[in-house]
Amino acid sequence: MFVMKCGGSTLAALPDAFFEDLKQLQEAGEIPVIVHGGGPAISDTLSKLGIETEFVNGLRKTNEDVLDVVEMVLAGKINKEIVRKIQFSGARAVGLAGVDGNLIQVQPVANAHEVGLVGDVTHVNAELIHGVVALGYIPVIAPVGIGADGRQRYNINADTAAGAVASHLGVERMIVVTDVPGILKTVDGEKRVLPSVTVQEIDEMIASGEIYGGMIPKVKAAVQCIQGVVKEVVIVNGSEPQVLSKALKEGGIGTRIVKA
Ligand SMILES: Nc1ncnc2c1ncn2[C@@H]1O[C@H](COP(=O)(O)OP(=O)(O)O)[C@@H](O)[C@H]1O
Ligand SMILES: CC(=O)N[C@@H](CCC(=O)OP(=O)(O)O)C(=O)O
Repeated sequence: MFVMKCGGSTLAALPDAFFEDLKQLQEAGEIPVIVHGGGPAISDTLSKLGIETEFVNGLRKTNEDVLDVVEMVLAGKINKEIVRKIQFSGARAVGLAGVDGNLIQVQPVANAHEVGLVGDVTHVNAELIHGVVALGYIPVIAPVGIGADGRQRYNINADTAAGAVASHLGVERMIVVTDVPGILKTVDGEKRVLPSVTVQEIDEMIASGEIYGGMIPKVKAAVQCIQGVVKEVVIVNGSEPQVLSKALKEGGIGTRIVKA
């Protein structure tokens, strides 16, 4: 089993061939579990509705009005788009939000006073995922979590949610699909993809500003994962041909974040 996180930055650009590759991997015995984002689509809809949006350290400031849109866009539009694309490739898929079956349970983040209704994952209902997988379906998970009281929903950063799902499932690998070919570093005035990075190098690149913005939650989620059972996290560009097969089998693509 492996967890794949699909970022909102790349979803619209993912070619049919990406989903064909996914289907072929599943036929060959791999078991994918998908967690997706959709930040740009949420921002678009918020702006159409005239609801102000703001990020604090990479997390969207979220109140109930924002949550209505987050849930509508992530658990509705984006989740179903991915399910349809997988089904069109010939594989089976079932869409779930973290609320369904108490799939992703959360507690308020430490800086809730700044960001509002944003959650940190406390538990993942792995049994539900295993059940869906046992029926032959690929689970497609939207990062909206449920609080301990069973009533309140929370927004979760999709990278954080994917990392937590990977850790709770105990998978060895997580693939983070985004719109850049990996972690880029300027060497001799040229931007190059780092084939692999350690936790220490990541800390240095965040401190120097070479890793910024949306890459920060990705590397933080990766670093947290690999403290546990997850052996490696690979960051890849979704529009490169056969990217999933290459990330899982051949290597030589994207950036691998591994234990030092
Ligand atoms: N060192 C880096 N290497 C590559 N991308 C980086 C780096 N630092 C910041 N980024 C930014 O991170 C972005 C990916 O994050 P984000 O836009 O949140 O994507 P997603 O929607 O896939 O989660 C890249 O498009 C790039 O602008
Ligand atoms: C708390 C928080 O910031 N949640 C994110 C959830 C979506 C997400 O993370 O999407 P990407 O992977 O496309 O960035 C948001 O509201 O945008």
